[in-house]
Amino acid sequence: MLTATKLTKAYGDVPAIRHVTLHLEPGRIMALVGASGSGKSTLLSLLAGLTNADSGDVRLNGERVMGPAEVLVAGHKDIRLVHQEYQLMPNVSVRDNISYALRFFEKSYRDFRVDELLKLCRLTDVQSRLPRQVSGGEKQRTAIARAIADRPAVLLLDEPFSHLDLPNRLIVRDLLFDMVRQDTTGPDPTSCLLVTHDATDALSIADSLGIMRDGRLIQLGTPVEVYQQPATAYAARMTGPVNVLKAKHLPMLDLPEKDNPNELICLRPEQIQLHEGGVSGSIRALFFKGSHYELEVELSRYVCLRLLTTRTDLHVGQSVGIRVDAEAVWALKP
Ligand SMILES: Nc1ncnc2c1ncn2[C@@H]1O[C@H](COP(=O)(O)OP(=O)(O)OP(=O)(O)O)[C@@H](O)[C@H]1O
Repeated sequence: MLTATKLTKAYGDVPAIRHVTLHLEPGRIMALVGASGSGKSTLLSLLAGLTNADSGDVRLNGERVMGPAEVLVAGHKDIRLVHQEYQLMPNVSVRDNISYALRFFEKSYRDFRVDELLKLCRLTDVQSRLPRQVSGGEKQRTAIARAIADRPAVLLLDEPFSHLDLPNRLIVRDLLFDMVRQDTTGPDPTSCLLVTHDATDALSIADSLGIMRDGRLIQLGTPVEVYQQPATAYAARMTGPVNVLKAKHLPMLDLPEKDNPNELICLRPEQIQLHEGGVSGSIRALFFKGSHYELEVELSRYVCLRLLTTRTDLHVGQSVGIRVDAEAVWALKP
């Protein structure tokens, strides 16, 4: 198990990580989501033993992961970090990039394992090409294959989905899922921690989801918990489209008032239904999303709600009725 306890790191007087504590179980995927500058990359670097913490510590199975100031070669042999830039060797093939990670193993095992990884990462057809001759998604998968080649205890991924188009994002997402799930039967299944600024791809594969803000881990739970019960408006926005409104506007939606009229309320778009006879509003905007439309419905000068529908007969300016279940209302912390 990888454990971080009260990790803190500042660059000069810029605090990057503040008292972060987390536990990553073997064979589990954790995703950390946060805005740019929230400390995600710094945290990964601390967890990998590539940056010195100011205080707190990182442990792998109880043993302290030392920072670069304490060891000759920075990093830990059982923890791998895949950067956004992939850092592949430019003059050797995809296959040899992966094989290099297994150079201390016997040739027969090395060849067997490389073939297995090429298959898992869907790289068999491009194995003889140089990194510059493959796509971004293939480079990314080569970097992941290389990182997991000798079954490290922990795989850390910095923004694994950015720079990739949708098909490649799905391939990488499924690959991570398969990789972690496939190895759970072994003695030491790899665990995976990924950081991203967009939770969309992570929500479906992560066992736990953390929200980073200004160097703090402000919420940690299952993806469902964090999505449905976000701690703050920031956490709500980081995990998907959301309506955030003040409690004083609830009666406008035919919902009971709250004691504190300034309390912030979170309503996910899918929790609002179009309903004839519901509260009336006017469609301000209509966005086609493929499987559905996203609507902005204006109820007053101050309240405009986003909601989803599969109806195809709507247009901007049209009057519609909406309905919200009282159970859907979730109060946010200030
Ligand atoms: N080498 C550095 N020197 C000084 N400040 C730094 C350094 N690296 C990061 N920072 C600062 O530390 C904070 C956290 O940065 P970090 O790169 O960890 O965030 P991030 O969430 O990974 O951002 P992004 O998503 O943009 O990569 C930011 O305020 C950043 O400006």
